[in-house]
Amino acid sequence: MSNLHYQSGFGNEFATEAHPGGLPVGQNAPQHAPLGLYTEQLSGSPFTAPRHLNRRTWTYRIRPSVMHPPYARLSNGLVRSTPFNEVETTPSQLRWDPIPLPTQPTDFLDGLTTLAGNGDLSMHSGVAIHLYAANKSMTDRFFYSADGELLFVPQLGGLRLHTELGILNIDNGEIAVIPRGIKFRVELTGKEARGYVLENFGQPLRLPDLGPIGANGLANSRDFLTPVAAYDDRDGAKFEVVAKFLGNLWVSEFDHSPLDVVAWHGNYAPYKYDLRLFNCINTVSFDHPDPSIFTVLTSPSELPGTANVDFVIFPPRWMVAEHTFRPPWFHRNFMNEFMGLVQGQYDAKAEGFVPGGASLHNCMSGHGPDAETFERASHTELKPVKLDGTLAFMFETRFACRPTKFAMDTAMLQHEYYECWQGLKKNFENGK
Ligand SMILES: O=C(O)Cc1cc(O)ccc1O
Ligand SMILES: [Fe+2]
Repeated sequence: MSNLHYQSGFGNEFATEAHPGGLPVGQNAPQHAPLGLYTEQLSGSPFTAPRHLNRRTWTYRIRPSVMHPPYARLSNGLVRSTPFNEVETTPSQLRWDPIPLPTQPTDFLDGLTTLAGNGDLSMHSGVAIHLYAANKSMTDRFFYSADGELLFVPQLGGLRLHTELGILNIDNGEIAVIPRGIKFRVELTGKEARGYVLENFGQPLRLPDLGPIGANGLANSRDFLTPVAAYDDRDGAKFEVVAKFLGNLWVSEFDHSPLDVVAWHGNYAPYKYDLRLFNCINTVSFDHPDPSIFTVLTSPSELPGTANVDFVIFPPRWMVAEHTFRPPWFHRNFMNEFMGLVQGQYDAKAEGFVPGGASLHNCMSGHGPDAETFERASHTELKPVKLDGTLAFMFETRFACRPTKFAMDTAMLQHEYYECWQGLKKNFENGK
């Protein structure tokens, strides 16, 4: 469901006006901005960032963003932030059932619950991983995070994200990213909504380099969609703006809607992407490649190849490898793996990892196919097989992911998770 208009391309220099003549011509800050609007620059990078990393957008808006009373502290609810030291982090493999849908009226922000995170947001490193479960739209309530950009992965129900720079619609199988600082409200397109949100404190997510793959493949730039300008000229009522700043929630009551940008141009803007358009590249000979082949977006760190976070998907695809154990192998990793499931079944787990659920395998903790999957995949006939109707994803992070107290105390935590590997048989034949 979407009658919205978008501009295409990843990180392009976009220009859009909801009213003809809303953008000045030939300069950014004329003495009088067009249509009686205010000029405001929104910088997503230092002014001095090199050109290919420089992000900024010029907005032409009904009122400048500064017009509001001071912020006051708001309860953080179940939102948590760095340093994520409420409880000690176990090296054990963890898995959770889906978060229950609310029974009381709950909007996106009320239902935002942090499961894990890492790094130091004040140092622009690490992530927070949140879940949301909502049954109510935000109407006169808005949110922004000054701490990081937000990657939405809906699992149930669609979202209409009304942002300062326009409106995006996302359904299951799609994702959206709202850059640091951009205000928005979340409308549900159905009765209920549930999903995952990655808050990235590090460098903005970008497309990975393709190396020998060439100029095309994986997520193609043209498939990323950015909204056209759309504004909300409402005032005279109370508009609650919630800010996440240095890990805490703050609230200010505006007397007008903050989504009042009539025209904008620039390359700092929200975007969406349909994961069905991901061009999977995988083996057509043998063995199971590393899952980095499925990277949609990456937030690099200062160390080459060591992402602050990679967003990786496991989409529908053909499995054709010969003389190969096809599911993920047993492994222990340097990087830390938080996984979620949008739909279907994940090829390493026969049961227990369900849509809306989550798992966490931290640095050097062994994991891999459960006993049932190992048994089946070791004996299955290796004809071409289409893995279909499935979509799992991974937030792979540089630093160990530290679960929140909520994550460790909740009834969603599967205390029996470890059992799925205990049935693996000793098959060793020592030649005797
Ligand atoms: O643990 C997982 O399920 C994620 C994963 C998938 C894969 O195909 C290879 C390695 C890996 O960590
Ligand atoms: Fe793994």
